[in-house]
Amino acid sequence: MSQSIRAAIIGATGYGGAELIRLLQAHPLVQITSVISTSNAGAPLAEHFPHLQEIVVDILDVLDVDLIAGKADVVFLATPAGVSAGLSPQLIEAGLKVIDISGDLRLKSASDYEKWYKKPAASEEALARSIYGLSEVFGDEVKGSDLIANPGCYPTATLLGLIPAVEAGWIDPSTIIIDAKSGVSGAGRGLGLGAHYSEVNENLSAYKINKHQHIPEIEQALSRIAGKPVVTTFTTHLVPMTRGIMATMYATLTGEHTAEAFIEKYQQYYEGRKFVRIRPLGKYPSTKEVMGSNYCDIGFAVDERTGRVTIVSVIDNVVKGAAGQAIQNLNIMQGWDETTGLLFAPVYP
Ligand SMILES: NC(=O)C1=CN([C@@H]2O[C@H](COP(=O)(O)OP(=O)(O)OC[C@H]3O[C@@H](n4cnc5c(N)ncnc54)[C@H](OP(=O)(O)O)[C@@H]3O)[C@@H](O)[C@H]2O)C=CC1
Ligand SMILES: CC(=O)N[C@@H](CCC(=O)OP(=O)(O)O)C(=O)O
Repeated sequence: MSQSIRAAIIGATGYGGAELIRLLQAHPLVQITSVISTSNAGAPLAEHFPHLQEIVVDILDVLDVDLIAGKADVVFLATPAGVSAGLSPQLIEAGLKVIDISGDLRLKSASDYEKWYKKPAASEEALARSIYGLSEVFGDEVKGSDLIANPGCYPTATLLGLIPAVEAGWIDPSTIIIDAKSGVSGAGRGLGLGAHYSEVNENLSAYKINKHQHIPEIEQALSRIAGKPVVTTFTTHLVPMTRGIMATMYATLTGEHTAEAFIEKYQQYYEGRKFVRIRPLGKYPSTKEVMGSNYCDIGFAVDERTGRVTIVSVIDNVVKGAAGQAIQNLNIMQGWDETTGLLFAPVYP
């Protein structure tokens, strides 16, 4: 049996933190030893999350690096942008492994981060050290790392749907258009007018057009795979549902590739990777079919009239888009089977 490890979670009273606690408490090789809150240290966990009341570690610790280092081997950061940039280097210095689900360490260019996030970037050293943890694509790099930048929710759905086609040269990367939609939990637990029930209910709205902070993240990964700079059109929409992301992507084909050929190509690319499921011909995934799970489901259509492919990719933003993929990365870092503690079916209906 592989040796178990101790985990700390920072940002405990947010959605990502709560989901990490829910999933980690069922992980056979992880013991949650510290649950940290900046706003509610000392309070019982169940006070904030009655659904987690059975979890043994129920005291919310203060954010103190030495205290965390004395109790844990790995730290998950589920904090807003701007926190990990300063905190991760201190945690690494204290000998901890770090998995950051915020956007602070994903962009290799500090100036890109400052442009898109409008906050000071992490140190060049931290940015150089961090590994972009898109598990199915960059898992080999995750394995030897102690500092993981967990991908964003939209980039996870988008990149898993596009990378095999870009790598194969089957689509022209300069023609990619990404139409993405998210449930409201993607905006976090903090209150804001945009997440207000009467603003969201029975409504569908586009937001951050050409300004979304996930644009440079998607382009960075696609450029790496394509071996040349790639720019994309990426538009996000808010949908009146709690969980789920759908990325519908369009690109011009470089040859006569059928939908059947795409299905076969993607099945080969993701062979042995349990969390990516390819739909059969003529079938397209919906967000409910992955809800509460670590799966990313992908379907394809090719239009011979336009010479374009449509790729539909869905995930649960809080699981595969955040806490689930973070745990998948921990499994890979530790040399465990990547599915450990994560093989649960989606919730349906
Ligand atoms: N929601 C989603 O679907 C996804 C979110 N992300 C990213 O993950 C991170 C967490 O997201 P999410 O859980 O939704 O956000 P939330 O707003 O729900 O939670 C963030 C938590 O961080 C803690 N926090 C706030 N300020 C600070 C601070 N200055 N220092 C330390 N901790 C602080 C708070 O918890 P406390 O008061 O207990 O300390 C807060 O509840 C964000 O960076 C987000 O962009 C990434 C992928 C998907
Ligand atoms: C619905 C909604 O508002 N979603 C958020 C996702 C934020 C997020 O996850 O941000 P980072 O990945 O940069 O940390 C958004 O579109 O900004």
